[in-house]
Amino acid sequence: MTPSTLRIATRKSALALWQAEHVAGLLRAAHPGLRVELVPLSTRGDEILDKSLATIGGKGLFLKELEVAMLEDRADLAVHSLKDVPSELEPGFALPAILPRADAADAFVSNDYAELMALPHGARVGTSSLRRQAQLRAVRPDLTLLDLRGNVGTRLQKLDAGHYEAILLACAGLERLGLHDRIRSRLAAPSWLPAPGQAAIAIEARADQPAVLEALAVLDDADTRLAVTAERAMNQALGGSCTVPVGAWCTVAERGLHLRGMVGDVSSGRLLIAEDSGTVDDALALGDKVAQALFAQGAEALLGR
Ligand SMILES: NCc1[nH]cc(CCC(=O)O)c1CC(=O)O
Repeated sequence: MTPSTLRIATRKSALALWQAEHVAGLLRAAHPGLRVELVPLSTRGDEILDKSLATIGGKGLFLKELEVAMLEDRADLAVHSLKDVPSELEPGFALPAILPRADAADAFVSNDYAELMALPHGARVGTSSLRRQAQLRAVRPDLTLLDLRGNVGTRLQKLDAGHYEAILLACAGLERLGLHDRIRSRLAAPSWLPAPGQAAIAIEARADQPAVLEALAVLDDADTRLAVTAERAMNQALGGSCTVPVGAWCTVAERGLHLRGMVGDVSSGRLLIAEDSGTVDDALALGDKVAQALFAQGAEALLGR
């Protein structure tokens, strides 16, 4: 039986709130009469802004408080950007729905330059993502790469304050926030790879709540789930952490899946690329296969393992 109320735990950033409201609207439309409430929470990942994510414990920090709220029955589900969800979920939790993917490209954002190749020699580019840094190094070794954390609004403010000639952000986040205008050009697959799961919204719930899981599953998009399953399997086989520069892009077509994966080195700008195809019933195996191909090219050394 569908529950009478569903409480959505969410982070408080503008993007997280947009995504939670979006899911709330979809749930109300799917289940007439259902009450849907937001439970906004602060996470350690949001509070510690002066240290790199890698040093404070990785992406799981954005999920922890939301998961505790579900365990303590203060919320029934949590809404996440899938790329912030570790490839291995906490035991006892499930992802009953993955929404249709938005634009998975990265955005080149600048007030003075229209695209990456138009930046002057040595220009300052802000991004804390090792994946973005390695790919920038590969095409523009001359650039000055600078750290840039914080939510989307904070990052744009720092650009506008003149700390950088350009910054890179996800197109999906800008679009959701009504900031499409800030996208000067797109950095898109296959030449530029997004993070595994980028632009997909995931719904997390307790694995022991069948009625909740069932109510949420109506929002699942099968093709997006296939693509991100392959991408996340590859990431997990490579070590699964967010502290290494890994990119992945899986397309889904009638004839099957195609996954392209990347492991990069930030200091040298060297990128290892591998790709392969598989059937829709074996997305996990495809992710493994591409990870093994990257290991065969020497990914181990870049992953610091
Ligand atoms: N790391 C933060 C984060 N997590 C998800 C998005 C964008 C939305 C998405 O990929 O679904 C962003 C911002 C960004 O990378 O610019």
